[in-house]
Amino acid sequence: MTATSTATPLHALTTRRSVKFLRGPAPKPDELEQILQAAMSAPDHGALRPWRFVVIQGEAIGKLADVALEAVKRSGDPRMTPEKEKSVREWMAGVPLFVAVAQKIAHDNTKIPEHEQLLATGCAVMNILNATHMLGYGAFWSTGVGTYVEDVQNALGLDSLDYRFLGYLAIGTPACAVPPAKRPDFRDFVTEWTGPV
Ligand SMILES: Cc1cc2nc3c(=O)[nH]c(=O)nc-3n(C[C@H](O)[C@H](O)[C@H](O)COP(=O)(O)O)c2cc1C
Repeated sequence: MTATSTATPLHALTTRRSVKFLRGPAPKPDELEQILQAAMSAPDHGALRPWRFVVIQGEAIGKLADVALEAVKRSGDPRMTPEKEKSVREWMAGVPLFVAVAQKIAHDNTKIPEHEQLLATGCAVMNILNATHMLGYGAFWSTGVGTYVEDVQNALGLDSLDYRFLGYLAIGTPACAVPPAKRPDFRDFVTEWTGPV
């Protein structure tokens, strides 16, 4: 896979868009290493390194679908209808790589507010999404598939006493052509402060 829409780094940032429907190939092992290494450059107050990632690929994706969907059904979530289960299974079966995301809870930390650690983890994910795009792949952050069902994160080795589970990054090759995303004008979100009112 070659980078296609990333003529300059800034162009890469402004052309990234989420791609939900993916297929193989996934990033090659050396590309996945680059993608995950990019996460390590996230801003991080106190150098707590709160981000954790669990790579799920190959046959493990089917096992994840089984574990997560059974847990969601056990939890009694009425949204998990047979039709929904079928569509989630179909979606997951097409995705060649998932990266589960978690924030490690720093029990002994009294200095850095918890929300700053969450933000650092989000920044690490942003680096993953951008690096994935820069390498010519697609990615999608999802908090479906049992993200908020405790049994699921426990099954992934992310004990809920020690980790806040933040969902999955689906990564692969876009299953179909992806048109550019329409983005808002930054002026609608920015003001300039020139002194006290
Ligand atoms: C933490 C987080 C969780 C998300 N979970 C879902 C999800 O479960 N389902 C969904 O359709 N979109 C979800 N999204 C939104 C998509 O990942 C994506 O950002 C959105 O479709 C907009 O696309 P864009 O990134 O190209 O702007 C989530 C986004 C974030 C930041």
